[in-house]
Amino acid sequence: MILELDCGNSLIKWRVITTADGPLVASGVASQATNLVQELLILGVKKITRCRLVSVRSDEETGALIDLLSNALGVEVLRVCPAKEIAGVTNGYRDHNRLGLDRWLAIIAAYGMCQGPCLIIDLGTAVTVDLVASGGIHLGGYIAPGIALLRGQLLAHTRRIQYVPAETFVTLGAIAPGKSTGEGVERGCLIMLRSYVASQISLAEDQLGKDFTIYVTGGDSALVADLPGVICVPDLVFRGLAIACP
Ligand SMILES: Nc1ncnc2c1ncn2[C@@H]1O[C@H](COP(=O)(O)OP(=O)(O)OP(=O)(O)O)[C@@H](O)[C@H]1O
Ligand SMILES: CC(C)(CO)[C@@H](O)C(=O)NCCC(=O)O
Ligand SMILES: [K+]
Repeated sequence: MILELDCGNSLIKWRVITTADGPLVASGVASQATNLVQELLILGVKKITRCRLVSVRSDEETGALIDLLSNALGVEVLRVCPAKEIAGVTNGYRDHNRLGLDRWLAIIAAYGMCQGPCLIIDLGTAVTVDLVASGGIHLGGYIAPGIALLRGQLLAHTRRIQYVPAETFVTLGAIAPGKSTGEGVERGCLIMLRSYVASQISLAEDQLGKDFTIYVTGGDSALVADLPGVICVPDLVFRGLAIACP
């Protein structure tokens, strides 16, 4: 069995599969490496024979996680490294080492799926947008704050914006003017996020022409999944991981 890990800025997403196209055996999210290892130990680690990982965390943190995992599981941990080209896609950054590896994996997976121009939007801590033109040419992209950062900044930098997020947690479709602080902030941030994604989709036409595929992924992808033309692929980064570390 193969253990796959996507170490984002907020969470470590993991899953266990039998083969790249095989069924999902187990999956989860962990906020810390130690919790993750505990969960895996409960699961029965002897069955894990391979492990591959992508991380956007510091080299130090990633190295420590790799040591922890390889010691606990007794397997080598493959780690995605930056590349100028993989699977017919050319990295568009002036310095390809600088492009976030989660973005890179989502890009190669998306191009692998549609084999044509595509727009890739990953809604996590940050919202990243990447454009791939025909021939697999990555044109670059955009980085903006995700919805949790948007609301967090408001809470952090104002004195009287205070509410319990759980009470008013953003509900799709509920975008009537807020009648409480919580509703106002949650709905305001949701509209901001959705308008941003819609603008990126319409801007992309200038670069990619009228005919391109739109993929969304990441923890908050459900918030934009109903926008016209959008295809939601929750495991886009994992799909790319299997391509980069077969
Ligand atoms: N089970 C979950 N636990 C925590 N957050 C979740 C969960 N499911 C969805 N989310 C949402 O996902 C968002 C985080 O997304 P994601 O996990 O893609 O980010 P991340 O781990 O920070 O990765 P990245 O660094 O790539 O942004 C949070 O804003 C939260 O609203
Ligand atoms: C933008 C994030 C935080 C999204 O997870 C990640 O891809 C990252 O740390 N990227 C490095 C900066 C860049 O992609 O230009
Ligand atoms: K991500």
